[in-house]
Amino acid sequence: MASRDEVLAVLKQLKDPASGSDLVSSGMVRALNIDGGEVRFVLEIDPARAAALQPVKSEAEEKISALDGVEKVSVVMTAHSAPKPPPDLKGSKPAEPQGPQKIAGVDRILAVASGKGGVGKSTVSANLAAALAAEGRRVGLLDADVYGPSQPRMLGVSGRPSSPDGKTILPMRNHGITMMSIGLMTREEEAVVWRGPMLMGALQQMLNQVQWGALDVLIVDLPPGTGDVQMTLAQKAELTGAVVVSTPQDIALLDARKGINMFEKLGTPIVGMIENMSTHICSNCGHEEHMFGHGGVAAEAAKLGVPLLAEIPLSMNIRVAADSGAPIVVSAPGSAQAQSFRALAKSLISEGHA
Ligand SMILES: Nc1ncnc2c1ncn2[C@@H]1O[C@H](COP(=O)(O)OP(=O)(O)OP(=O)(O)O)[C@@H](O)[C@H]1O
Repeated sequence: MASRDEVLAVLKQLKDPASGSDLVSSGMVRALNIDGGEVRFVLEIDPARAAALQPVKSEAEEKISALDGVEKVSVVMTAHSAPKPPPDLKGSKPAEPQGPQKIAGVDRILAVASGKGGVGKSTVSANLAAALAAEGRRVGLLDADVYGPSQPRMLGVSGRPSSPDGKTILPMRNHGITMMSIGLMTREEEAVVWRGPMLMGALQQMLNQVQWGALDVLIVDLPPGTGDVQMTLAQKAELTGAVVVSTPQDIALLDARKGINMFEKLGTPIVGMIENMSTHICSNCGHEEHMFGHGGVAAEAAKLGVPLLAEIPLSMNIRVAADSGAPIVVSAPGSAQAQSFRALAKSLISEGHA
């Protein structure tokens, strides 16, 4: 029985007269099969050249037949496989967009997450948005915290967003931030029990039906934990990354770790961690104390291999400002607390995240 290599060696000696390259290198030889004494293969050719290639085919048959152990040679010439016609789209429904999508006009989407509630995720989101606006960035803030939307209060926005055409929703604007909150879509006194599909619908509506306009970055203030909103956001929107806020306390850190794991599973890059309520400086005596410990987030970030982006102090002024509708970055821009948010914004911009 002839070996495959012997047959190929013969075919390599034969040239395609048009290109000058041998039959094997030119890719004409297909489906070579050696079965006992029988050698079979296909010569894939341009049908217009069938007559010109006939002598080459005969020579191949002759030379392979001369090999030891070959009793029969079958060579079939076939045309190039015809290119497939384009799919007929007429009448068929357009395909549902798959996977994460960009929002028209929005360059980056940065999710602000926390594993645990009450660690200051909304405060950080509002101040970060204000600090980015102060750097001249076109910033949007989407308050997706369905369980406790606090951005209307923190940014001093009220009223219901309008929808002049009944299809798109006009966002609100304050402190240089374009904002939309799930809290503005429900009545304040109305307790909303969001169920899966309804919640997903509301989130998608806020991503796609709100006229965000041209934005350098859209910050999404997520609800705490690892639930449907986080999943839907990561699956539907192309996220630049997620920032995880935590206090230095062990329990908050444990939850932050779960949050980071979730984003990693969803394929969302972790931009870094922020330690909030890092250290407390007494407004009376200036004494510094660590109410929730200090440095825990830095250690955790190092352990997880993600950057520590900022350490924000626990300060009454931050809370008072947030409660009054003007984040500290806006109400006391010269304060040390405002400066820590400004530094955070600058570093995110310089890294290309915002
Ligand atoms: N660095 C800080 N110094 C002082 N108070 C703060 C600080 N960060 C947040 N707070 C206060 O802590 C409370 C909870 O903060 P915030 O609402 O931002 O947390 P959250 O993580 O978004 O909470 P939730 O999960 O309930 O939405 C608010 O009253 C806020 O003003």
